[in-house]
Amino acid sequence: MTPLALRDFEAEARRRLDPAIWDYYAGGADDEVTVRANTSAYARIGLVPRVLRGAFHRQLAVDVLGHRLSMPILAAPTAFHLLAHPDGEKGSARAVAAAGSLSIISMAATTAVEEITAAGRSANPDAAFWFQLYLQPDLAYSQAVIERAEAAGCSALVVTVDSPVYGNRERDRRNGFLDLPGLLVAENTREPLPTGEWGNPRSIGFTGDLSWDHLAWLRTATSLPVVLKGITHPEDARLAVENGVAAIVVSNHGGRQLDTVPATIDLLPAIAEAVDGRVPVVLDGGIRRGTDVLKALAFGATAVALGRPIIWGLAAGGEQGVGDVLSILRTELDRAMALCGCSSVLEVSRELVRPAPEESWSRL
Ligand SMILES: Cc1cc2nc3c(=O)[nH]c(=O)nc-3n(C[C@H](O)[C@H](O)[C@H](O)COP(=O)(O)O)c2cc1C
Ligand SMILES: CCCCC(=O)C(=O)O
Repeated sequence: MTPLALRDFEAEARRRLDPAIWDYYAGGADDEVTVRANTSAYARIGLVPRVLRGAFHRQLAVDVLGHRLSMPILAAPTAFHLLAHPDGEKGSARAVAAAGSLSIISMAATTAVEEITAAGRSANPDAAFWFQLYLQPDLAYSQAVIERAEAAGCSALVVTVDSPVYGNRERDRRNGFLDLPGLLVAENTREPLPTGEWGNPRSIGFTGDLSWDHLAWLRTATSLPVVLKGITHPEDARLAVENGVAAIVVSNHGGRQLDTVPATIDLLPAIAEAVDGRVPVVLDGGIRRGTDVLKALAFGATAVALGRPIIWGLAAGGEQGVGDVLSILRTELDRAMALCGCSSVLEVSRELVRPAPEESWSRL
């Protein structure tokens, strides 16, 4: 059966993957309340279209930190693509680059960052990449990883701030997922050797005392723009802007870190208000339809990022599958814009969405 929607790729991925690997990709923290909330929240936000606006040609392109993207949809960082398909990170990077979009490369990628950026650029010489960092307690080592990402051509550093410790993933604990031998080679956490080569991989650590002071340290460690991923509180969004970050990613880590964090789409309006257009706001979590993208833009996101759907495409059909996922979502967004009377993503505004999440909360 030809997949028509992102959920068709999900079903195919589930059929193809080893159940423990499937559980790792699909699962979240504790009772997975946030995993479910991220997607179900979109169903209770209604779209109220404008008509007779002659939106015959639609412009989907957006600018994010100096990169012109063909659409407001990017690839969120996700770990271990080689567990999904032999095309791995190179396949997903090629597909995202060919679609004119941007990949955020996970620090826990199973392919070396240099190979990922080269693969993406072979599909599109203008392709852009950002590198996601879990700041390591050993700052000298963090610095080496950052310099490696810079040398590989990554143009921003995306620091994940929602993970001072690892979330409680009970599916993985039951499956013994993290104990599977030889499974988790994170190629970008190898030891720097005096020869300039990379030695044995270190296991990824988390910085339990992660604080704004580390952000100050990062400024000394890199000249790249710093993006904070995992902002959910409007006050943190305000602090992020005051501390000079280049962009923020509103994210609850796909429900994999702290359970019962509200859906990101419900958190977005207050954050967009706090940021007030000063830096780009990317939202991830639960984007499965073009109408979801449109709602995020309407509530103030500059762009959205996809986590699991990229993995579903990869597992179901390798590079081609990721390309199909992106193309389906693009077509859906374009159709939703036409039906809402929007000629450009810049015309997608709050007048199109009812009720606002706060209103729906007050009725619960
Ligand atoms: C399998 C998997 C691995 C992930 N790995 C990372 C990672 O290495 N670094 C990171 O910052 N976020 C990681 N995330 C979180 C995603 O970047 C993103 O926030 C989340 O998946 C978005 O939700 P969605 O899956 O509903 O699209 C991961 C998510 C999944 C599902
Ligand atoms: C140490 C790898 C962490 C990957 C990750 O962020 C996730 O599974 O959510």
